[in-house]
Amino acid sequence: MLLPKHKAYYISNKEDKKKLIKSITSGIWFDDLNHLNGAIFSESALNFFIEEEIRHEHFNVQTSTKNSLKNSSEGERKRALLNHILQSNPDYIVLENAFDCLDIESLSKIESTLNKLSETTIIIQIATRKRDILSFINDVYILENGQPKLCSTSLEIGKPTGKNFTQDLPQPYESEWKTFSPLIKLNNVSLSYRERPILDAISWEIKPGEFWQLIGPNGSGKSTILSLISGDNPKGYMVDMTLFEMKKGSGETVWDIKKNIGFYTSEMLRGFKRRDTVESMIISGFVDSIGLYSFPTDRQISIAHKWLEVLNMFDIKDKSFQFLSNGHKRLVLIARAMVKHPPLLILDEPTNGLDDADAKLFSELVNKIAQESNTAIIYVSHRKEEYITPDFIYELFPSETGSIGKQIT
Ligand SMILES: Nc1ncnc2c1ncn2[C@@H]1O[C@H](COP(=O)(O)OP(=O)(O)OP(=O)(O)O)[C@@H](O)[C@H]1O
Repeated sequence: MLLPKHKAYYISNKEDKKKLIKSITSGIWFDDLNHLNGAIFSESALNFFIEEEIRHEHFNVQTSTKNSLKNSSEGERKRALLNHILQSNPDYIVLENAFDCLDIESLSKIESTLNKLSETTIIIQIATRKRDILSFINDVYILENGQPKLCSTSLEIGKPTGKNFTQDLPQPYESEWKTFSPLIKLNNVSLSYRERPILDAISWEIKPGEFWQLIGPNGSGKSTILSLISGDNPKGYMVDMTLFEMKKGSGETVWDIKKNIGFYTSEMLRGFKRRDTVESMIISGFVDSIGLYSFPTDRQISIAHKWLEVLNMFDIKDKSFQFLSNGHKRLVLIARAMVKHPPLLILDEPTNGLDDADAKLFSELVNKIAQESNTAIIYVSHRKEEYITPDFIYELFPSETGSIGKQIT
């Protein structure tokens, strides 16, 4: 039997992906999938299984490490979801942003699984990054007025549109700014989870104002290092680490650490359902809460307004955060992480899920923060974003005894 053609939809994040998946699977555009058995590989499918796992304490989707999905890395989660889906032998698979958060090795493994699968199974891909479009897919559609329009794979993506952020960043009052020497010091840090070694003798020092990229394959321990630095990992008490000149375990509180850090991860948007305004989302960065529970001071409001101006979003400050595009939500959350001028800004897989245009915009803001502020940045990412220019790269190399780490530039 001749298979219906594989297709890709190259879209911006402004498109409603749920609606798009419904249009694809219901056959209103193309009826070649009617009566076929389909499966969906998407962020929401993954969230659904994670929530099910938490609710029923039962692992429906098995990971290679036998860990829960919740405690697995993004790469492990994606591989587990794909294997789970394949067990039901679908006629077609709708893949939504399947390659986010994957390291080069995992990416090529999933790509070759999909290549092989494409001989027997129809692949319908939804991609927001042009470079993700699978090489065996010839029919690439964009959406015009909500309708698919066939394009060639050599789509021209809009060139960078000049400078988007022209205003200067708000600066801290000198009296509020404290420098630490060094900012962060991990000394021979080794860590295991249930006797499985994850980190092996990691020594890493970060000085004020430095812009670092932390890279390493899926599961190599990048998020684990971040959780040690942010004070969220209980194992932090067992290792030799100095955070903001406080030796870990010397009586400091989690708040003593957190007040020095602005944190952004794309996971922050997972399951986020509140209806705060854009303005109050930014102001809430002063108190490290989602939502505001006390009246902000005039000074806090004024700094938040300056950030809104930097983002060109002052006019929509009273709009509900929930209704912003994915890209704009991230810009707001970066400003939220930056309002208190933290000595350290942590960005964990920040461009995950962004489309090409928003990834450019976001990178421009991060570079601006690196250049114009005294804040040090740790940027964790698998993707080489061409507009991101870190000062240094720290790489994790997995081994049987856990990952070892090296500064490579
Ligand atoms: N609480 C936990 N209990 C048990 N194992 C864990 C826990 N947290 C993480 N792990 C395991 O530790 C390893 C390192 O995870 P971590 O999330 O730090 O990796 P990563 O480099 O950030 O991965 P990715 O790039 O895929 O997000 C993974 O194998 C993960 O399954």
